[in-house]
Formats: sequence, C-alpha cells, structure tokens
Amino acid sequence: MQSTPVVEVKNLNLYYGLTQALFNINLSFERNKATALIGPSGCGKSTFLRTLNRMNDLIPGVQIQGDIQVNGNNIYHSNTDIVHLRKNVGMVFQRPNPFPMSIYDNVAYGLRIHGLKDRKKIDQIVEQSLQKAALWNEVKDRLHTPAKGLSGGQQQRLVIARVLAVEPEIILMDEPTSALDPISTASVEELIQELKQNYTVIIVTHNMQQAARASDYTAFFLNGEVVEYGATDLLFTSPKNKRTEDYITGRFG
Ligand SMILES: Nc1ncnc2c1ncn2[C@@H]1O[C@H](COP(=O)(O)OP(=O)(O)OP(=O)(O)O)[C@@H](O)[C@H]1O
Repeated sequence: MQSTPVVEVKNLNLYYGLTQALFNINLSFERNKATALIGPSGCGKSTFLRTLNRMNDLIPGVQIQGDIQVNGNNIYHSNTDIVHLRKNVGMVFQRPNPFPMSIYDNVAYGLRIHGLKDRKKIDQIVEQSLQKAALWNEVKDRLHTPAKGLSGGQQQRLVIARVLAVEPEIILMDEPTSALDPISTASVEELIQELKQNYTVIIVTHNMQQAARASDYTAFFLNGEVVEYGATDLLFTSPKNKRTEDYITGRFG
C-alpha cells in the first residue's frame, strides 16, 4: 500500500452470542481505491462490512474486540458520534431500498436530517448527487414522482445518490448488483469505476468477474478469516494460497 490507509482494521474478532464469526482480521484500505471482499456464503463478508460503520451495533448479542480506525480514530471508542460515522461511511445494500417518497426527497432526505434548510442549496446538491450517480439525465424531468417507479438499476443508483448527497469518504456496498439484471449491473459497475476516483469503495460480491473488473484490491474470506489480501490482478492470476486458488477457479463455494 503506497498512501496512508483511510481505514485500518487490527486484530478484529466478532461474536454473535457465543459463536465467533470473525477471527483476527487485519486489513487496511487505501484511499480512493476499490476493494472487493470475496468468499463463499457465510464466511463473514457482510458481517465484516457492517463493522466498518458500526451497523452490527443494531444486532443484539454482538461482541466486538479489536481496533478499527477511520482516519486514525478508533470508531469503537465511546465518544464516537455514530451519526457522523454513518454519514462518512455510507452503505448501499443488496436490494435497492429507496424511501417511499419522491426521487428528489430521497436524495434530499439526509441533507434535511442534518439540518440543511436552504432550498437552493438542497436543489443544487440533489442535482450534483444525481449527476455523480449517473442518474440525472434519466430522472431530471420526473424528480417529484415516486422513487418506487424507477427500474431496479435506477433505484440502486438513486440509493447511491442518497449516500453521496451527505458527502461520505467511504462507501460500503453489500452485493449491490445481486438483485439487478445484466444491463443494470453494468451501469452500476461503471458507476463504481467512476466513484473510486473520489471515494474509497469497499464492495462485497459473489461475482468473481465483478471483483476482477471493479476492484483494485481483493480480500478473500473463508470461515471468518482473511486468507489472502492483495492487488486484484495478482490475486486472480497468481494466488499465493492454495485455498484462494481453489475458490477462484471454482473448486468450491
Ligand atoms: N444476525 C446474526 N445473528 C447470528 N449469526 C449471524 C448473524 N448474521 C450472520 N450470522 C452468521 O455469521 C456468519 C457470517 O455471516 P455473513 O452474513 O457475514 O456471511 P457472508 O459471507 O456475508 O455470507 P453471504 O455471502 O451468504 O451473504 C454466518 O455463519 C452467519 O450465519
């Protein structure tokens, strides 16, 4: 890694009740790069992703040990402002989840929650965010119609615009294209390529081609551990670990 990492995870262990789901994870994520988290079902990818903006706090019985630093601050410190953390570390889920309101209001939502009242400023940020999410041209004439009327791929880009509106540094994506058709998947993947110029993107995917196409770095998870982590092109062409090789060549998972 050349530059200072924006996220550093040290000796992370996570338990759901008595069951350990993550084992001594050590990873660092470089600014303005995309990292893919791959591995078979149930190996802890989503659990790990959720630790990065403390979404696991919402699950009863979760215990976390270790250290996760964002810009050098331990996000599990008791004085962490969780609202600020989740603004800075935005999240996009598997199924597009626009709120039951207009396209405009979906993007303006976070701005209003954070106290912005200036109508002109909101208009401006809504437009910019939709532009950045490569959706503006498709929706500019129907901003005040319900978001639920958009296609799946458009809804996912709208959710991304909603995340971008509050100016995060880091965007977590949990299988963001798994519910989309191939054309919508291609448009979201193209968007990820653009986003990583200005944001740090961490994406969970089951799709090996997607990991290879969309990411600079890849971490291979297995049974709650990171087996291998490195530059995507190297990990896919000359994996160091036999288990990585078996997985990427389709021998299991
Ligand atoms: N809320 C929860 N309570 C208890 N156990 C959980 C919970 N969420 C996940 N687990 C367990 O933790 C382990 C890791 O699950 P996780 O969803 O993180 O894996 P994953 O790699 O993201 O899987 P998938 O690719 O299928 O989404 C699994 O054994 C799962 O059953």
